[in-house]
Amino acid sequence: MTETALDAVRKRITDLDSQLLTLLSERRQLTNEVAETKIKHHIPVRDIKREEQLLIRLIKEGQKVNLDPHYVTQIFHVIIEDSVLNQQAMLAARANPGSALPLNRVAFLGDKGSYSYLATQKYFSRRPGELLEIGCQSFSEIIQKVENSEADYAVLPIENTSSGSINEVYDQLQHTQLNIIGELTHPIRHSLLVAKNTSLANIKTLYAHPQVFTQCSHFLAELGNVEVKTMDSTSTAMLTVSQMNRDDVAAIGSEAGGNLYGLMAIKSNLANQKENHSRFFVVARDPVNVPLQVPAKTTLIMSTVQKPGALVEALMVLKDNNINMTKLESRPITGNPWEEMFYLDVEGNVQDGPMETVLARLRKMTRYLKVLGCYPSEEVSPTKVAAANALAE
Ligand SMILES: O=C(O)C(=O)C[C@]1(C(=O)O)C=C[C@@H](O)C=C1
Repeated sequence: MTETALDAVRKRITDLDSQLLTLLSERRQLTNEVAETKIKHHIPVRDIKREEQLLIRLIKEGQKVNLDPHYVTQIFHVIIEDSVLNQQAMLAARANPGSALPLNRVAFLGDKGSYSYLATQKYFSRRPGELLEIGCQSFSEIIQKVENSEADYAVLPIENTSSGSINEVYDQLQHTQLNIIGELTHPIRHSLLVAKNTSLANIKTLYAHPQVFTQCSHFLAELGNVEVKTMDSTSTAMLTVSQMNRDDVAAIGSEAGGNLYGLMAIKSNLANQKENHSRFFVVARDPVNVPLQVPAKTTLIMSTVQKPGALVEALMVLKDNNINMTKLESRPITGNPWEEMFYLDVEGNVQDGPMETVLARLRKMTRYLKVLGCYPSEEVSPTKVAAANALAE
């Protein structure tokens, strides 16, 4: 292909990409109209059957024009996820008119480029109002900022698919009056970031947050003689390496974050698990009202009475009321050896009948119960069976 021919094809690709953006924007506009109808007629946001039919049809149509089912499924998962999250944000904003702020002051761990920073940007991109990022050095500082009204929201990492729960955050949530008002899951893709053109063999010192080292333990074990230095956040690690400007030091962080510090990635996908995601809670001083049309989750903590089977009995209350539990975590109670505090995430809305029954019954049978928050569920995975069904036909 000559250079002019290449230019001509690239021009057509550029035009097509612009058309795709226009179509995506039009589609989003239409789903906003759907949301208005749903608000008016009290129809649930999710319609799994419609999503499944839509995916099956698209997979079949895609095959006719040589697009493989996996590709089509991936693209439309992203599109539907965006559609559902936007609609949920619209409904939540309507149900909480007082909560729309012209400026959202958000406290998070680290500085520009940290995973919490990227998660904060993602969550607030769907919300009205400007964003003011307030980087903090510790979880307690983040919580205090919101408690003292120096910030409106806090974004706190709560668990990671590789390293598990972040206990310090759970402990902080137990002792604050703040409420969980949202959740989000953000992919964590660790890369080896350097300031100067170099190779892995030259690296003598590595800087990263301790959670990151845990998540990349297999990669570290293979490294041999490299000194590992823990930093209080990913952004501090990236800033340190950027300032040192040497070819024998590296930080572990996201490529997008590293770019903000002029760092480049010389190796990617360092996490033990390929699917490495972190889940964050968004917390605020006041609880939110989650409309019943939006799938909701409730997070609570409780300690059961000390008798055999007490936890099982408490969990049976959920089963009896058809409430699904998505997470159960136990933490020791300081000062009370052998006693445990349980953290639960359940699919349900505190304003809905079955959840009200569950909470009333649990309050009677536990020693302590606190609802940390009820918030729209952001675990939106359009049905995965659609692709399989379409292919099987
Ligand atoms: O058709 C609807 O009800 C929509 O809200 C639109 C849409 C989509 O984006 O296609 C989104 C969410 C529903 O679960 C189903 C489909």
